[in-house]
Amino acid sequence: MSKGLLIVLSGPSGVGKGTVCNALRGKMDNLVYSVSATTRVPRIGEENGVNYFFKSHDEFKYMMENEQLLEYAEYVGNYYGTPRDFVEETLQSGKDIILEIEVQGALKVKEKFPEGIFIFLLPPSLDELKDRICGRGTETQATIDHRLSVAVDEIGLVGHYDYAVVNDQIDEACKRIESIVIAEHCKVRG
Ligand SMILES: Nc1nc2c(ncn2[C@@H]2O[C@H](COP(=O)(O)OP(=O)(O)O)[C@@H](O)[C@H]2O)c(=O)[nH]1
Ligand SMILES: Nc1ncnc2c1ncn2[C@@H]1O[C@H](COP(=O)(O)OP(=O)(O)O)[C@@H](O)[C@H]1O
Repeated sequence: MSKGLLIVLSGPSGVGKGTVCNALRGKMDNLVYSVSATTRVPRIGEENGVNYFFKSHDEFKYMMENEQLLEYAEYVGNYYGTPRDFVEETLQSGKDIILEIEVQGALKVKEKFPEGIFIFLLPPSLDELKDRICGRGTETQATIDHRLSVAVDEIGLVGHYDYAVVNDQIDEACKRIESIVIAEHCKVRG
């Protein structure tokens, strides 16, 4: 059996990564979502083990020091990391896995998995990004401002990615990502 594809989806806070990933989960049978560990406090409605594995700083440090994380990064005051075993086991089983992670982590994954597919989700405009992150209502004004200033730097790194997908309409963005994955499965690899 051939190994699955490792897909990385990045994009600024509020662009719609979580929304698009949820929509893809219902459409792509062979696609598994990597659940990250984080020290961030859960938002209302988020479930441990579904959205994230919510960890204390000590628990996260233990995972870091015991090489349980494929990559990790600090983002706007919290740590986020990808549990390694789950990614490797999923790929071995022939399923595709999608990692929804920020840019520093994505670049570390690229060093380890240069064959991965790196997709950057872009907002239609910075004003629309601001409206989405404010409209979600999960962050304080200070956190929104911090995330928006990070967003500008993140968007500047789009050149490190293989594909850029604008999330104008959720269905359209999903279709583009599905098409990328289908094409990558058809690719002749050396
Ligand atoms: N490097 C890395 N980044 C992650 C991981 N999990 C989530 N992130 C990213 O961390 C950033 C903040 O995530 P979150 O607090 O959920 O905010 P959101 O992007 O506004 O939904 C986002 O860019 C996520 O994609 C991970 O395991 N590793
Ligand atoms: N294509 C879209 N058009 C309009 N609103 C969207 C779109 N995609 C996502 N949203 C909304 O934007 C907000 C941020 O989306 P979310 O998935 O939480 O972003 P992220 O995970 O990238 O931080 C949510 O309120 C979501 O419903």
